[in-house]
Order: sequence, then C-alpha cells, then structure tokens
Amino acid sequence: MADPIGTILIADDQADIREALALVLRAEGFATKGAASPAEAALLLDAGGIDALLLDLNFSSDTTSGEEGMRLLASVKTVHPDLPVVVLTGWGSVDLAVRALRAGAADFLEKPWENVRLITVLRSQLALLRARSTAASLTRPAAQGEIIGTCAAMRAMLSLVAKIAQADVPVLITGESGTGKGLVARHIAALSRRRDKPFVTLDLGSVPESLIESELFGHARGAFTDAKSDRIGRFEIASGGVLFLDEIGNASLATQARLLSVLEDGMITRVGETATRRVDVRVIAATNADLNRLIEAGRFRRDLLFRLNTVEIALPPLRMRGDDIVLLAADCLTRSAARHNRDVTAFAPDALAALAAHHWPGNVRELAHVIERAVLLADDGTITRAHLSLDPQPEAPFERMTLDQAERYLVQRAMAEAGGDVEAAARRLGLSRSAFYRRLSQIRT
Ligand SMILES: Nc1ncnc2c1ncn2[C@@H]1O[C@H](COP(=O)(O)OP(=O)(O)OP(=O)(O)O)[C@@H](O)[C@H]1O
Repeated sequence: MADPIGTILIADDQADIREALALVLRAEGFATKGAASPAEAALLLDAGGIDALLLDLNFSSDTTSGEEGMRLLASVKTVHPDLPVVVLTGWGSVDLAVRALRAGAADFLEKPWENVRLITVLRSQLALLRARSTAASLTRPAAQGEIIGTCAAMRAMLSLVAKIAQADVPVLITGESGTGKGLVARHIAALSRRRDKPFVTLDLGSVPESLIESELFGHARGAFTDAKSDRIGRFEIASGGVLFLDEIGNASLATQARLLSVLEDGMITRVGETATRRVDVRVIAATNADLNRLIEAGRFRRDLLFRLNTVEIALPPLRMRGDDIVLLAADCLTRSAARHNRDVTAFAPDALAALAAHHWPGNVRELAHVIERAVLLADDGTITRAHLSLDPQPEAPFERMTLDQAERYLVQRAMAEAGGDVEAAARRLGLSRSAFYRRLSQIRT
C-alpha cells in the first residue's frame, strides 16, 4: 500500500462516529488513530506522529456546551501550536464553531458532516502544514512579535507603524514575497486597540473564486448546492478585531466590488441572505503585486486602492537592508541550532560576505531556509560559505548592460550597501542627495 498522506487523530467518545470517520479517511489514503477521551487524545498527541486532529467538541459527558472539547483544544494549541485542529460541532452550533476558530482551530465541520468537505478540509490543512514547516515556521519565533530591523528603511517603517497602529484606519502593506508583510500586519494588530480581539487571515490567492464570497461573508443554508448548513464568514469571525487580506492583488473584480462596498458602509450580506449585518473590522491588506500597474491593466479598482491605502507601508527587499541581513541570519542561526540541538554558533567570514552579496529573491523566508540547512551541514560549530549552498551570482556583466541597466544596478547596490540610507548611498556614488533621489525614483517607476 502507498504511504498514507497523513495521520489523523480522531477524538470522539462515540465508537461508531470514530469508525465512520476512519473509514472515509482511510479510503482516501489517510492513516487514522482514535481517542475516546481528551486524556487519551493528549497521550497519543504527545507520543507524536499525528499530522492533524479531528476533534468532536461534544464529548458525551458534556453534550451541549462543548466545554470539554474546548479545554482540550486550548491545551493542544499550547503544547502543539502548529498542529491543525479541525473541530466537529453539532448542527447549528455556529457560536461554538466561532469560539473554536478564535481558540486556534483551523476549520470546523458540522455534524452530520459531508464527506467531500471533510476530505477537502483535511487535505488543505495538511498541505498548509507542509508548506509552513518547510518555510515560514522556520522563523516562527520572530512571528510571535519580534521584528528585526535596524537599517534606515526598516527603522522608518517601524516608526510609521508605531504612529498609525492606534488609528483605526485601513493599512496596505506592500513588498516582495517573504519580506515580512504578515509579520508586520500582526505587529500592527498587536499595537492597536484591537490587540485582544481576533486576528483573522484570508489569502485571496489561495481560495477558489467560487468560494471566495462565502469565505468572506458566509452563507445561508441552501444558498448553493454544497451549502448544507449556515456558515459564518471571515468578516464576522474577525468582528471587533482585524482581518488580514493577503495577496489582495489576486482578488477578482467581482470580489473587489464587494470588498469596496463593505469598506464603505461596514455592512455585509451572507450569500443567500438579503438581510445585512453590521461588522466592525479593521482591514489590513497586503500584496507583492504592483497595484498601480494592475489598475492600468484594468485588473484592479482604483477606488478600492484608495479605500485600502489610507496608510501604505512598503517593506524593502532583504537585499536592500544592509547589516540587517547578518542580524537576521544570526537570529535564524540561534533558533535553528536550538531546534535541532546542534552546537553551531558562528559564521565564517566568507559566509558573512556571501550572505551580504546574495540577491535574496525569496527574502527573509529564503534566508531562514538557507540558514536552517547550513546549521544541519555545519562542522565544528561554524557555518562557512560552502554550507550556505547559495547559487553563485555572476559578477555584474557591465559589458552586456545598457546604460540604464547599469545605472539601476549601481543605485540598487549603493542602497543595499547603505542599508537603505539615501544620504549614505548618494555619497557612495558621488551624487548629491537630490540627484540620487531623482535616479532612485526613476528606477522605482
Ligand atoms: N524583519 C523580520 N524580523 C524577523 N523575522 C522576519 C522579519 N521579516 C520576516 N520575518 C520572518 O520571515 C518569514 C516570512 O515573513 P512573512 O510570512 O510575514 O512574509 P510575507 O511578506 O507575508 O510573505 P508572502 O508575500 O509570501 O505572504 C516569517 O516567518 C517571518 O516571521
């Protein structure tokens, strides 16, 4: 038999439900384990090898309130913060589902569950988990609050964030992929008056167009073929808090029109309902696309951009952050060494030079990857250039560049070497501040 696509722990005190779920899951290639009580579930989780938990919130000693299941959820999220937990609730217990989502559940299903949705939800949770464990989670501790940023551009960014976090206005965060847009969005929420309220994320690039409206606004039972029950949307889940709309540049024009209307009047309508509901949500959007270019191409609404970018925060690419590269690398080194229990503590000079010279198209996420791998390869406690396995970067082939390309290259390199400090970068190129600015703005447009 092929390897299972993942092992799901089914926590439910009713043996027939455990068996029914296990049958469906095994037929789809999952391996399953069963736990009849919260205590048994905790033991099996501690033993390891579980990729996701399917948790019935209503154990029989407590058939209505879901408290026992909620307690287990809370303790699981403390001990295994990355484990995806999908909760099963009784039909119509939307309040309980919302509480579970706020307590860290990844998704919920209502009983009686639909097999297709059960499988889709678990598959996508496992895919997300894998994507994260190979990339983003490498820098997880930083995601819990600490932003490393000492270069001029990052300091300016952080002081802007400190100024605007308390104002209840929309924020648009721009920057290449892996520059920390999600981290900054969380940081803004943590500094805002909504800090104790939910922070809900929706990646507009990863939800199929046919589901997006229901994801955002929820739907009523029967609104479309697969809508077997009421479902609450992200705007309502985020109520009182912050909704982080990632990859906003991927929103279709239809979705953009709906978002614009919510931002204008604060009212949403669930799919299949006519009644409107008031929501109090601060929207933070992020994109790595050039929205002005999308506007020119007719793919993004200018009026929506104006609604979203009351404050715009631009994150510089990692290659422009000067010494921050080494600070971030050192931070990743400490964390990776601790995680893998490896006694690696230093970078050799050739490694530091290679880190500073690399182009970092994947930015901080790529850096975290590279350091993680190097920590595993290093001998004698030191990471050398060879352990970083960075693609060799050709020296800038000036002979083959046009004058414009050469200018762009030199301006970017000067900015990178000066850590985003315009004054210092201008000095390096022997230009006045205003002449340098003119060139900088030309290459940015
Ligand atoms: N300045 C920083 N200090 C510490 N960690 C950082 C910093 N910037 C990014 N990271 C870490 O790098 C990883 C990538 O950041 P994040 O997911 O926020 O990037 P992103 O711009 O939202 O990426 P994408 O566009 O792909 O969604 C995260 O683990 C984040 O914690």
